[in-house]
Amino acid sequence: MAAEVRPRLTVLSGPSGVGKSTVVAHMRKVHPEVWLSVSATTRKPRPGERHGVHYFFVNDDEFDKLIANGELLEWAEFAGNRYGTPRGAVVERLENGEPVLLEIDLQGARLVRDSMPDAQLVFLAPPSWDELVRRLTGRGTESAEVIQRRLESAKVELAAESEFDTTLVNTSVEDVARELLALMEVV
Ligand SMILES: Nc1ncnc2c1ncn2[C@@H]1O[C@H](COP(=O)(O)OP(=O)(O)OP(=O)(O)O)[C@@H](O)[C@H]1O
Ligand SMILES: Nc1nc2c(ncn2[C@@H]2O[C@H](COP(=O)(O)O)[C@@H](O)[C@H]2O)c(=O)[nH]1
Repeated sequence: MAAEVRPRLTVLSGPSGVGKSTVVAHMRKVHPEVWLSVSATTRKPRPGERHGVHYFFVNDDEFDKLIANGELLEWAEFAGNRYGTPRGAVVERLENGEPVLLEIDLQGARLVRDSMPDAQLVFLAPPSWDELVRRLTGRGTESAEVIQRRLESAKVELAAESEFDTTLVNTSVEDVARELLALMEVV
């Protein structure tokens, strides 16, 4: 009898500014069928970010309720804001046999690994520390203070690379997107 083929949950993590969103956006331009979980966050929207598309932007009380009602698969505090993965949509997609992608921080990745050991954890690394600083600063979305906080977290995240199943180095967005699609068995 053939073994049951179950699509996997894939977690993409890596330091702030390494290019996770850029890679995922490119991947979904080429393969719109790839489903990305939309997280809830207490962070304020950046220009151009839309509720329900980039994030579900909620206030602290609403985030507390999501936690209390068990609606988050995982959640973490990152650089002064809270972020969490809505459980229902992820479970529904996996039950429908669709591959699922989460773009979350290291703390969230660790929680998913503990609760869903079948998940594959992919670490996106920068070509160098200087390039990471350039990308995060060059994006122009955060204040100098927030950039500093995110770079402090980046040191911790980079030191945890060995906890992941696979590392992809983001030198070329197109190459990494292709490699991620292959890992997700979409192509
Ligand atoms: N391969 C690359 N080469 C050069 N620049 C890149 C590359 N990938 C992403 N960038 C740029 O780096 C900046 C940060 O990218 P992005 O916002 O996708 O990072 P992120 O990992 O999603 O960050 P965060 O975790 O803070 O949301 C953007 O300005 C993006 O255009
Ligand atoms: N643990 C979780 N981390 C998440 C989630 N959604 C996003 N993130 C991560 O937060 C940081 C900052 O994101 P930003 O949009 O403010 O730059 C980044 O590492 C994201 O991957 C989540 O649901 N859970």
